[in-house]
Amino acid sequence: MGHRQAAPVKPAGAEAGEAARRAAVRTEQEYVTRLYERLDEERAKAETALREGPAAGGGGVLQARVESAVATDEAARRLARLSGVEEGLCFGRIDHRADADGPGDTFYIGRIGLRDEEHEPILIDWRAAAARPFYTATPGAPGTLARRRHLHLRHREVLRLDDEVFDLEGLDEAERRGIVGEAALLATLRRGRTGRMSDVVATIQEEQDQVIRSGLQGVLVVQGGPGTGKTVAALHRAAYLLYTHRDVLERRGVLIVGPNATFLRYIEQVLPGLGETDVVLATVGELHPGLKATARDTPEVAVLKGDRRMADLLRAAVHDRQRAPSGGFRIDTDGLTLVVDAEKCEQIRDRARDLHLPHNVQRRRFVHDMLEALAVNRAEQYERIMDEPLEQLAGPGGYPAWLQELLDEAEDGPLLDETDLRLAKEALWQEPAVRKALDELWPELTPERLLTDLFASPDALDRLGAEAGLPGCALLHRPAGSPWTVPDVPLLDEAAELLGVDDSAEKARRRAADAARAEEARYAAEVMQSTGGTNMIPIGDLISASELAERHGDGGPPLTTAQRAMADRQWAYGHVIVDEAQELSEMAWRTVMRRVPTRSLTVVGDIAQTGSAAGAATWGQMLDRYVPGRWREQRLMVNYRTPAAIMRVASDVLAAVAPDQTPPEPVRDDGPPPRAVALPVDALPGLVRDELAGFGDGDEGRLAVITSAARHASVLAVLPDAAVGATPEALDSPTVVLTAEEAKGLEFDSVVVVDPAGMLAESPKGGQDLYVALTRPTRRLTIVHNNDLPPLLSGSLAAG
Ligand SMILES: Nc1ncnc2c1ncn2[C@@H]1O[C@H](COP(=O)(O)OP(=O)(O)OP(=O)(O)O)[C@@H](O)[C@H]1O
Repeated sequence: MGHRQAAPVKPAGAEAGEAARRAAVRTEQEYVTRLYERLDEERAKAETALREGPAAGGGGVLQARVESAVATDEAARRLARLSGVEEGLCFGRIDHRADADGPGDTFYIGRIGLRDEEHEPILIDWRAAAARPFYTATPGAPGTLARRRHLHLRHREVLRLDDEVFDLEGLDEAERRGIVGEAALLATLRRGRTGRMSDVVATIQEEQDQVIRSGLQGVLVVQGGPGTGKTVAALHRAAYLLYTHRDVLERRGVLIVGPNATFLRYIEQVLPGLGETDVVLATVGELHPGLKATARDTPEVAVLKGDRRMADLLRAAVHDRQRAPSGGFRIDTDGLTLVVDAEKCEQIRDRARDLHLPHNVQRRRFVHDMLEALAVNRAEQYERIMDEPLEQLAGPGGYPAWLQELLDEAEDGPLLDETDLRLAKEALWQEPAVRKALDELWPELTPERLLTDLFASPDALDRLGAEAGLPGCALLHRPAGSPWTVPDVPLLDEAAELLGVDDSAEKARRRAADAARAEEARYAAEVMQSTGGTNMIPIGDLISASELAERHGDGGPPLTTAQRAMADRQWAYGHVIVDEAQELSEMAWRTVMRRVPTRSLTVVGDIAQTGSAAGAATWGQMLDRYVPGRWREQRLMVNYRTPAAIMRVASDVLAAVAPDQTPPEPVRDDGPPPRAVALPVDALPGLVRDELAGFGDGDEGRLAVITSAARHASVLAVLPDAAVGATPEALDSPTVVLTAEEAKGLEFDSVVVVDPAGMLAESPKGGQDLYVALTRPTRRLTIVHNNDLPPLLSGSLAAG
């Protein structure tokens, strides 16, 4: 996209224009004031509802409890939404053209929808269909719009208006091609960044709008270079989907998977601002409930653990724990040696396996059959012993007739009747030695136990790796008790799937609870019907009746969809969004796909930025297995972050790293030219001081020093006051030292890249790290080298 002209309105005379402008601001101020008054009223109502609970009524204790839960839930949600929209409540207005039926409608667009006392809409939620023309109209294709207006507010005051007039006669072709809201967009982009991402509802661009409003079903891949707004588009899409498909998504929830905890906190600032509270944010390291893995593996180990053949290896590892001893099973108990021969052991093991259930569930069958075999063996042995004294009664002609008769009768019946057998099995199971021996044959396993044992055994790794066709698994060897790494998490999840939990007792308890709950649900449904909806959030959409009963049935505090989903490994989300998706390994994709059986996903990333050696080379490599030929791709081509001169330097690196990728077109062309300086590391503090001073007084600028791993320690040593690493605090400090991997997805006003030659050498595929580092600045880029500036960079730097 070229740098196109906007279509400003040109007043006839400067003075007349100024007066008209002031009058327009006054009129809009009156409207905006009314909107804020309405917002205040709505807030007061929600606060009162939250404080006082529902009005007392008849209907008994249970109904009162359910009623109160409904009202509290609703009021808390509404209050959260209403509090998140104070800044920039209304940011746009669209005027439809007049037609034969009369004057065109005017709509004000804002962060939420509001209605007046008569229930008439006075503010349209940006996600509603009626707001769409605000984002999609262009001078070339205005649809039914006559004008789009951007309102710039500071707190509750209207500062400025930007108009694009679409039906003004006499606009020439060049003017018509102006991009959507360019003036408003550029004003937003040139603002200093605070280190935190904010929402962009006022300036969403058309290509982003297509991503945001794309249908819920199927897999949407959003491929875009750095700074194209993939992350903001993904977040706004989450908000849009929750708004548009509230019925499904508030019950099932939306999961957003992102690359690291800091990054997630970064975006957590945005979602509540968009009015959403029921979204689960998680890193890959957090996808296994109860775990927050952050430790890293070496690239070689990460590649192995990310390989989909690990699933076969784990299956083999589970099988390996289901043993049928080749010499048969023997155990001493009660003065007897009980025996199950090898053939029988094998038969019992295979019969349990043939159930095709998870290991821990199959185990019940295995233990049951083994106990039975032992009980029968014990009975047989007892019988033989009992038979011995009888033999003394036998004469040369055999047993006396009366005895023979009794013996024949006993022979016809089973050795043990059902009760005998059950009692015998129970008695055996009570014996610690029996239990221990059976546990060794088919242990009850947790995912953690399975992996810990596997990684601690070089022999098992070697043998099972070969079985799974995955060579080199000896590399995975590590002592028991080592911390869990991020690439372990998909393996734990896979193991959990293979092992299962024997939850038969829990299921029985739940069945009983369900029966009781059905009764409560009936009350809840009644309450909902009598409470009805509100003008903002139809209450029936918030939670279903049975869900409500479930939340409150145990008397505990109500759980949100997000909380319930997070605690449940088998939760099926309504939609999953994966950001920086190029970093996910094949095994991580298996974990993600398990969370969304409906395959309703948004996959956001940039193949050219893949830093993980286990990550994606193409989208098809990761997705075709799950949705062959059924994923759709949308490309974002405009870079909103990095000014053109800096992008030229980055583009040279991209041409070397991923020649088939087109660099995004920068929309900005401001800021100082990027520079390269030959400087020893101990001169960095001076450079950093100068850069910070360059932000000027009171400016909320942020600076990142992004260094090669090789120089990391020496950079830290000379910048003791800088924040280190991608921690949440680091985002708030003026200066932070990061590696390229840590800087992924983040942006800073000024970036100092240290040791580009080292970064080039360290990237697994030769340059992704450098490309990531160079595309982080919104204003200034300085490259620090040791007289070894890679030739790749010198071309555009000299030109700049
Ligand atoms: N329509 C828009 N209006 C205003 N700002 C925007 C818009 N789109 C993107 N931006 C800004 O551009 C910057 C880059 O956006 P974002 O971080 O989402 O890009 P990205 O594609 O995820 O980049 P990367 O691949 O580098 O992680 C952010 O500061 C964002 O707020």
